[in-house]
Amino acid sequence: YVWPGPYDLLEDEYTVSTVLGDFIEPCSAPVLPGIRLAAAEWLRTAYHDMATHNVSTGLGGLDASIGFETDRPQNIGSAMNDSLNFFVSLQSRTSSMSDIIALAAVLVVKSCGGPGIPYRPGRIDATEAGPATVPEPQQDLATHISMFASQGFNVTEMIGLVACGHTIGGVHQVDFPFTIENSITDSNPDGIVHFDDTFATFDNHIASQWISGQSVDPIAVGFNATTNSDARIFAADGNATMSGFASNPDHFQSQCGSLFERMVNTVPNSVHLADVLEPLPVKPHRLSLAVTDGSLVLAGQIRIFSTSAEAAAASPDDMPVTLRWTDRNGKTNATYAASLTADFPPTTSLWGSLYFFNAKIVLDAGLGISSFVIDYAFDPSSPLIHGDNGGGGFPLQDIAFFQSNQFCTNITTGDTSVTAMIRNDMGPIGDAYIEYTFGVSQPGTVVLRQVTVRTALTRVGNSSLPLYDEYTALLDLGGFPTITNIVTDLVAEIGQKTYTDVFTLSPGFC
Ligand code: HEM
Repeated sequence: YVWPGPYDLLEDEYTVSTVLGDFIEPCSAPVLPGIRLAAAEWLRTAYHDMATHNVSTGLGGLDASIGFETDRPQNIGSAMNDSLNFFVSLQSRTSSMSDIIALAAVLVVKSCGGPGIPYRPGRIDATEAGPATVPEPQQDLATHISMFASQGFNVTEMIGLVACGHTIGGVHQVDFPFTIENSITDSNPDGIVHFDDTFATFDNHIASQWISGQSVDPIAVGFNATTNSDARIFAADGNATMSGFASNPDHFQSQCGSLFERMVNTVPNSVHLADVLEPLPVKPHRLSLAVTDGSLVLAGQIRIFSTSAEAAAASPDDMPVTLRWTDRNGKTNATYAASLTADFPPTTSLWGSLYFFNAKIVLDAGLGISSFVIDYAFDPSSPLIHGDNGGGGFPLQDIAFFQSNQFCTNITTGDTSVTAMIRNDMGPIGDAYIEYTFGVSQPGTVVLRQVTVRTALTRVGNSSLPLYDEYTALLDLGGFPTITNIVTDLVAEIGQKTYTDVFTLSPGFC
């Protein structure tokens, strides 16, 4: 896709993982010191959410209904709400909780050393609980076979899903006292017993230890035979699937990749997922126009991503990166260019090499800007790569735009306001308003519900730049703290034309 796109926020989190990355990179990162692996909790949450799917009715699936189901014994423990509470800050009009649950699973598997799973956004959050169809360890094999069949997985696939899921994390005594005993200590307050000897690595040890008779999986070889569901499941086809996994690590990885891809894409039939999201090679990052001290300024960052060996070896300080813009009349000029400087420290991506470059360009307000391209190379002696956003350049519109550094909550009054700049020489201004979407809490789940409100923009007066007038609007967030992303559309009708600008941001303080 090209920028801007409806899934920009998810693409950012997929590529840069600013919010989720810290908790799952490395895979062994605990939620709290000594307690629970975030990676394992998030992967388990994805399966439990998906497990409400029914292939006959087409209802349920990965739809964040799990938020309404956390009081059920089958979802025992804090993992589900712990996970959702992490994910809430990423929710927005364009990033549903269910898309975030799926994204988290994809990032976890990759971060733990597993396969790259193609990620498709577009999930829609449920408004109520689904059926109680998550398997529990004390149930018998016939029950599990029929539960997985309802979810769309045959016996071989059931064995695969369980083995692939149980290659990280383990079972906690605090939640499963009938399965685990004598494991709670000062350094292990939840009494976790791991599924295999590499509990924070996505590898085939869950299978090789099982086949070689050295399994430590507490729901395969635990003292309570009733809750040894992994043993019943692993042996359900005479150990054929587990033997295949044990003898061939690559086969394990590829099977887990395709099974988990199906797992995260198991959604209600009414939901149609978008195309696979992949990191954009060049993307603006919090780049926006502003009227600052009497000038029109383009400021923010440009992100450059690549999977090439040359990119991996690059030193960002030596990379030539030039932003070339086109003015409002569609004209280019050799002087419409600025070199960008590398941002420090470098950022990482699970998928390849990633570098950020800072832009702060004072534009001629009379000539303005309508788009730009980025010419760059990973090595100063290599030919330049032309980053033109699929051919058309990166579009910008300088007639009516948000002043993003003035989107903030007043510390004293608690009021959140937005400031916009609108050209005053383009004809009479008709309607000028913002439409903003934000999350509000709802009963029965920690998942937020998105609400959209429209508010007129009010002219404050002339800005520090005579060509632009300053407008403002007060947001009504219903007293909700501004922890979440707010997607705001600005619409201004000027001289028979409609100009729009959109940004997604959680407001700062002012
Ligand atoms: C018959 C099916 C299944 C049963 C009975 C089952 C049972 C369990 C149990 C009892 C735990 C311990 C939870 C805790 O103490 O916090 C657990 C953990 C886990 N399960 Fe499953 N599970 C099943 C299938 C799956 C599948 C298909 C996945 C795939 C993603 C999965 C992923 C996980 C993960 C990652 C953990 C570790 C959680 C942690 O360490 O916090 N499980 N499972």
